[in-house]
Amino acid sequence: MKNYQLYIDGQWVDSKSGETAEVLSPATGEVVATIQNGNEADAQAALEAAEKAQKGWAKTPPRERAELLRKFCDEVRANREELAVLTTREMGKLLTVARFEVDVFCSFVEYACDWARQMDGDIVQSDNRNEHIYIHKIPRGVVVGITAWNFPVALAGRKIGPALVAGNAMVLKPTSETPLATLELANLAKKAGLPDGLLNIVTGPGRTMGDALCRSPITKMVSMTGSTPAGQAIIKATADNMAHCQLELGGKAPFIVLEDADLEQAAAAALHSRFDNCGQVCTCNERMYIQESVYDEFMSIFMPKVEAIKVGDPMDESMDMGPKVSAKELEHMKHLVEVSVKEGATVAHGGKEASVPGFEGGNWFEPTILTDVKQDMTIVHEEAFGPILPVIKFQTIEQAIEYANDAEYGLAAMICTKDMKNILRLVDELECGEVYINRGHGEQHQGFHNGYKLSGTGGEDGKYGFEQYLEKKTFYVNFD
Ligand SMILES: NC(=O)C1=CN([C@@H]2O[C@H](COP(=O)(O)OP(=O)(O)OC[C@H]3O[C@@H](n4cnc5c(N)ncnc54)[C@H](OP(=O)(O)O)[C@@H]3O)[C@@H](O)[C@H]2O)C=CC1
Ligand SMILES: O=C(O)[C@@H](O)[C@@H]1OC[C@H](O)[C@H]1O
Repeated sequence: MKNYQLYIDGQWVDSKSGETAEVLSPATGEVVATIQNGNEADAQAALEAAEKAQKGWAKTPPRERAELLRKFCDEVRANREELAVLTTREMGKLLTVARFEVDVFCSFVEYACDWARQMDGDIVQSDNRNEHIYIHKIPRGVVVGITAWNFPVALAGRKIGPALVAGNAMVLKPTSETPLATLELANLAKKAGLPDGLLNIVTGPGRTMGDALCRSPITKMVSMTGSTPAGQAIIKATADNMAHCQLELGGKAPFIVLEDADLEQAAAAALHSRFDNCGQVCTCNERMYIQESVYDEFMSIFMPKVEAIKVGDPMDESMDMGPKVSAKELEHMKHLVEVSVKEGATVAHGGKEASVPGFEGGNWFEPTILTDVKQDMTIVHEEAFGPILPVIKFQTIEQAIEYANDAEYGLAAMICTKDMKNILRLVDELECGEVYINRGHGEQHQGFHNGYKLSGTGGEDGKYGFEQYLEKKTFYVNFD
């Protein structure tokens, strides 16, 4: 079993805390590896290494920066299977999905590399004679990246890519739940020739190590993916140093099926949008609204698909769904079903721990459909982030909009209808940053992954996400 250290300034070093933590397999409950719980002193060492490395990196032509990051991706691809297996072992996602996740890491980084020669500034007309105004785009300096456990490798690439292409240095803190594959990236970055100190990967609890990274005056930006409470704590922590915050947080995406929809397509999209990655995707179908006139027909198509989902060993490529990431998350599933039934919901399918022979120590939960659900129930408002789907009937499009917007989150929504007027009206009136029409969830890197309300601030990906890793400097040149 491997005992990971912290990766600071191009070296593996022991935490100054001397404390360690275990990373457990979601499928078996066994210890996969140990990590070190870095503390404030470790955070400072990592930030100072990044600050030092960033000075030379900022002077490196962007094209050269991109070339090094593409070499990093080559090393990652060369280790795709090892990284995927480790991701499955620590997170429990299907091996097929973990392989895809490693590819997504490279896609995020290579998309950022395409921006290397496009960080254009402006020359603006002055109101003064013989004067020009220049707006120059420059790196921010040291960026702290903090990632969640559901797509640890992909989320790392989503932040490393733009941060480093833009000329910043990074201290990356993966979640304590699933840090291992992310830590392995350090060796591959070194092999690719990334300068020491440019990318530092440290582990430790968010409330201590994460908080110290956010509070430091060295930190000029924090890019975090995770829960809303943690995001709110980060905003408070950065208030003293006014670091720029880019936060991708919780969600409660509605999936709305209007009566004119292609019900076969809608059912397929609704299924994968809920149960992908054991329901642990921020844009998942968290609540499904079906127009009453087609409810029975839709459910007759949808339910057999749910009943056919095979839950089991994520290394077995014939399985459809693996375990929840942790025992804590499994208890959250049980709690949500218990509360829902108490509030009057019916368990139409699943609703309890799944039995997987030979994997008794795992965090298994059945794909669960709740019916007889009312809009004011807990399950309609609290993020499940797991394989539980409440289904609600609605009568009119006005009611669907009212229900969909009745949420403290505003990350994503999914709509199934052929009517263009309905599409444009729903897109116009839904209070969320991302809408998928006649397909399931799944953002693309050139888009803009952007949460409204308690789903975050700043947004990631695409032109607008990349821009956030750049600072602007305006200067007036008078030659009168
Ligand atoms: N909008 C999006 O794109 C996504 C949102 N999410 C959301 O993330 C949640 C699940 O992920 P989960 O990892 O449990 O989220 P958490 O918020 O628990 O943790 C996310 C990261 O933040 C760190 N952290 C926690 N508290 C602090 C703090 N006070 N200061 C600094 N860092 C902190 C955690 O460290 P540690 O774990 O070590 O304590 C972890 O690395 C769900 O709500 C889901 O919706 C998930 C993926 C994508
Ligand atoms: O963070 C999430 O849950 C999603 O944004 C997910 O992360 C990486 C994948 O590309 C996205 O589907």
